[in-house]
Amino acid sequence: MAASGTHKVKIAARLRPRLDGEIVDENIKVVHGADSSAGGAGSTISVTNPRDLSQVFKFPFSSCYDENSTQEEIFRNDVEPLIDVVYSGVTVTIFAYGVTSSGKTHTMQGTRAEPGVIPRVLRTMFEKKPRTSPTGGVYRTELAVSYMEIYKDEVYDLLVARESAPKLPVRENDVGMVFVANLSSVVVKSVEEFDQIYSQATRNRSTGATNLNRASSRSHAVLTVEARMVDDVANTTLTGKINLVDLAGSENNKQTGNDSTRMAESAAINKSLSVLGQVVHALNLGAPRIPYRNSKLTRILQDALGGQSVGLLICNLAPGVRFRQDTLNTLNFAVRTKNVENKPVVNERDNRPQPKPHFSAQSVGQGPGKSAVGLQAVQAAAAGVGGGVVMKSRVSLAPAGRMSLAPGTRVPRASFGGVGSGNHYQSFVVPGGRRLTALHEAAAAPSGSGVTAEDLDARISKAVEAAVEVEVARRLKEREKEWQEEQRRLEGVIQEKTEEAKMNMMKERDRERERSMEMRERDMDRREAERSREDERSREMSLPSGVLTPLLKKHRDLDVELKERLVELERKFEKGNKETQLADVLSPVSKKKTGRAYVALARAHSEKGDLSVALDLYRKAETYVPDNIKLKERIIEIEWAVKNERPYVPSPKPVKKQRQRREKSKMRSGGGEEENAHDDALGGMDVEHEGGKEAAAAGHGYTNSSEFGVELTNEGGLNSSVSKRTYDDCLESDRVGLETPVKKQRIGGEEVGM
Ligand SMILES: Nc1ncnc2c1ncn2[C@@H]1O[C@H](COP(=O)(O)OP(=O)(O)OP(=O)(O)O)[C@@H](O)[C@H]1O
Repeated sequence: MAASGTHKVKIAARLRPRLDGEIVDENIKVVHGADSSAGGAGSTISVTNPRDLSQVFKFPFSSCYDENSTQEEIFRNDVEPLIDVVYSGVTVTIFAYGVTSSGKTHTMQGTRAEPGVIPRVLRTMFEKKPRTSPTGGVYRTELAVSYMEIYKDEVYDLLVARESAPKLPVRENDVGMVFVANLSSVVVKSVEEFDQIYSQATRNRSTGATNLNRASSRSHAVLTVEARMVDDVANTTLTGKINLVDLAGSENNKQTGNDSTRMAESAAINKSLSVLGQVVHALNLGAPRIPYRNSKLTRILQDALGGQSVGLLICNLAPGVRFRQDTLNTLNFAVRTKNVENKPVVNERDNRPQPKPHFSAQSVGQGPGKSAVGLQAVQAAAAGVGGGVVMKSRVSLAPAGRMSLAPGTRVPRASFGGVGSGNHYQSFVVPGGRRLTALHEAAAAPSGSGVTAEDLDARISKAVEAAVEVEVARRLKEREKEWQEEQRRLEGVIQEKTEEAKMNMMKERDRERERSMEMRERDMDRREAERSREDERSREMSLPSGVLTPLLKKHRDLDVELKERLVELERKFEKGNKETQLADVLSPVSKKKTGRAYVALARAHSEKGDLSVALDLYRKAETYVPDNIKLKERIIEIEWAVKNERPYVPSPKPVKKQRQRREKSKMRSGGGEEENAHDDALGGMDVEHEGGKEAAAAGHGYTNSSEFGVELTNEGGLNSSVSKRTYDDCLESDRVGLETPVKKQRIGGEEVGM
């Protein structure tokens, strides 16, 4: 043990005999190897494959016990050798594992007639109590017992009356050692004393009847026997422990027929066993984090699984096809556990008083006496004194103990001796093997005789500081790694959430699109429906074609006419615009001349019957003499004639005036016929031929101030013949039903029909 450094958990499988009422079959068997003795090497447990009965699963273990094996055989083969390990200062853990009613309690506790592992261990420990130390010193050896149960994931002290047993907290001390606070530990001086305490404590344990077991354990029970070996000469204490664990069985509630209370217990049992399986699995994988903290059971068993104790797992199996699946589960767990490696260490401390602590042990919560032990060992080693040799050889068993920032606190507290010091459950406490060794070596290396106390202190301080630095660096690295892992995890979560949000957005967008499409379709449908309704309505409201056709025709005609008018207006406007522009820049005299010229031209065309051209020319003339009333009338008359395709007869000149003019003309030149021919039918409007001279208006008796010789100025009335003609014409038009222009002229505030 001392030389190996690591120790794998040992497995022993035990198949219990058939109970009354159980059917015997060959589905689960123990097959012995060459060594046919009980628990002999080469044995296997064979289980038929539930899916293919022709196949058999074989599980080889170093110890396989069949239904005929005895308590004595198991104890002698697998348990008794471990007593020596305990007495060498190492912690040993034996736990019974299996489905409910597979015989765990029978194996661990047994009966009066067939005592199990626990009473046998105690008896043997008393028998084997060491009297002398390996170095020849005398030992005072004490055995102390503590007993607890984990019921529904709460810890209770079985050594106190059930009614007054409080829930006990599981704690970790400053160097990471797990213990159950306030758990009582009782020193036992004889087997009889133990039997008495134990039988009382067993009665305190939670049991209940199920379909499979009349006295089924409803809790995990852990009995610890601590052997404390004090060497008064060497002033050392060697502490070995054995933890004897009777686990509650995993349960299938269908088979157990559990009621609601049993179900709650069963859930807690199954959960803690499942965590136990996870711990073993994680250890097998070499996972960075082992989920010890997920249940009280695994927290307490931490040291037995991947810790610093020596382990033995007894797998209890029940026979028959009924338990075949449970048996396979148990054996699978055993196979995994078989690979778990522990690193046992010897637990010994130097009891000599600490001469001079170099850093505050108080600050880490332990008294100076206890915390100083580690330093004392280092100091002793550095000084080359005898005690250091013992320590060195002992602690070298632990190749990889946990590091601590407080090396002085690595030696466990004593759990013996009643209330003051023995009030803590210390089953899994381990000394700081590697740490201690490192310090020891660091401090001891340069030492030699003649070293002063100050030198020694300085060296130790230096060594401690170096170790602390290393430890700090390691922890920082660990923390950074954890932080990075956390970051990665958070990033993963963020990414996941972002993806989720994106997906949701896309889904929302799709939904929105679908909604708008639906709305559009609905809108189209609605419009379509409206259109159909409209059509329907118009069909219903439509008049008979005999009525509608003339109306529509009239409407169409009006439409065409309106359009034509508009075109005409536009054309006029355009032309007018050009003429207007020209008219704007001419002098009044030039305007008059131009106007006259247009009138003459227009008249010529009019006489030829070319009314459109004449009309055009009159209009042009109008732009130059916009205030000429006669001209306006003329335009209206011709427009009317053009529009109605009627002949246009220019109104004759008043006879009197014509005659007067002729006479005047004769008087002037004796031959003014030509000029008379050009006399304006507008009623005295004098015009010149194109390029000709303006007629001398004065000679006609018109005032110069009246442009174009407006008759109104001379005669104070209208040219009756013109008016008459136009009026007749209007009447004529009325007779034929055509629209006639009604000419009205406001003259001197008097409206006169023309
Ligand atoms: N090797 C054996 N020889 C004779 N009887 C046995 C043996 N193993 C178990 N039994 C009997 O089988 C029954 C169930 O055993 P036990 O109570 O030990 O099972 P268990 O695994 O502890 O069950 P639970 O998990 O429900 O507490 C008991 O009546 C016990 O006496």
